[in-house]
Amino acid sequence: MEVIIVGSAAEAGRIGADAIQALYDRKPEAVLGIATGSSPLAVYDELGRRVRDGKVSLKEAQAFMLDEYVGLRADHPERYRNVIQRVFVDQVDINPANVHGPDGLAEDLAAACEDYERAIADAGGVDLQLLGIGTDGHIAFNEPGSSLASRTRIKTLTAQTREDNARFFDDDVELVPRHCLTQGIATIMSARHLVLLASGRSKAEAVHQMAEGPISAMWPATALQLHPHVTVLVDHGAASRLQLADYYRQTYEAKPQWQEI
Ligand SMILES: N[C@@H]1[C@@H](O)[C@H](O)[C@@H](COP(=O)(O)O)O[C@@H]1O
Repeated sequence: MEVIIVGSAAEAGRIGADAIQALYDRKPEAVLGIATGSSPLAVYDELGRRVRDGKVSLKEAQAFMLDEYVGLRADHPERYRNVIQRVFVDQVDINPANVHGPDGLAEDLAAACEDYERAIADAGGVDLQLLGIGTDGHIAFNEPGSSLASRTRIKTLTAQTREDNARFFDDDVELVPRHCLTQGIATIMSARHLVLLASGRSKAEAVHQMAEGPISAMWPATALQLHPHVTVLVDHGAASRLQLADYYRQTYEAKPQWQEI
């Protein structure tokens, strides 16, 4: 796991966009894993600028979302498919038909989860997966206690996650759905490169556990320690509990020019 401590969201956005641009330079039809939440926004903004400037194109790309609320009506602004439309699809040149998410409105939710796993596999798997992290260490919506071998399935959100996300629902926790469909930890681990972003002190404990704690379903993001290619972009607040922060800084400063993230 490579931990890079950045000075600003814009710097994280540049490094994340560099990785995506390098991917599309060598593989125009690459599959991008996209995440909701505030953490990846700087990457989407930077990527959008580069697409508008003609430096990179996602015309042939496929994209797969991590998760979706169950039961939010199709035109609800906080439905993740609609959020992704605003923050990502509208900024780049991807074909909207190539952007996929689990169907939180399906009558048969279990079948929708199986269909989603199959669609990811049929597309050849995810090349680069963007991730955020919850204050309780969740990735996508894999809450504490999630099986580290899990695949896409229905999950019940914790009280903490519903409170964290109430800000998107008029600060009314009762309006936050109780259930979601989410890629499992094993689904996420199947992606070839994971790029996780986190900012602010509220994420510091989760980031410390993820990078330096024992692997445990109590902190689902700790599973990433078993992945061979993970890049973590954290600001000073999110890095504030890292025991090896000085070492991560020295490593990044000494990184050979030729080595991509
Ligand atoms: N399902 C999403 C996660 O994918 C995201 O990582 C998390 C953190 O969001 P933020 O980046 O806004 O802190 O929020 C939600 O729970």
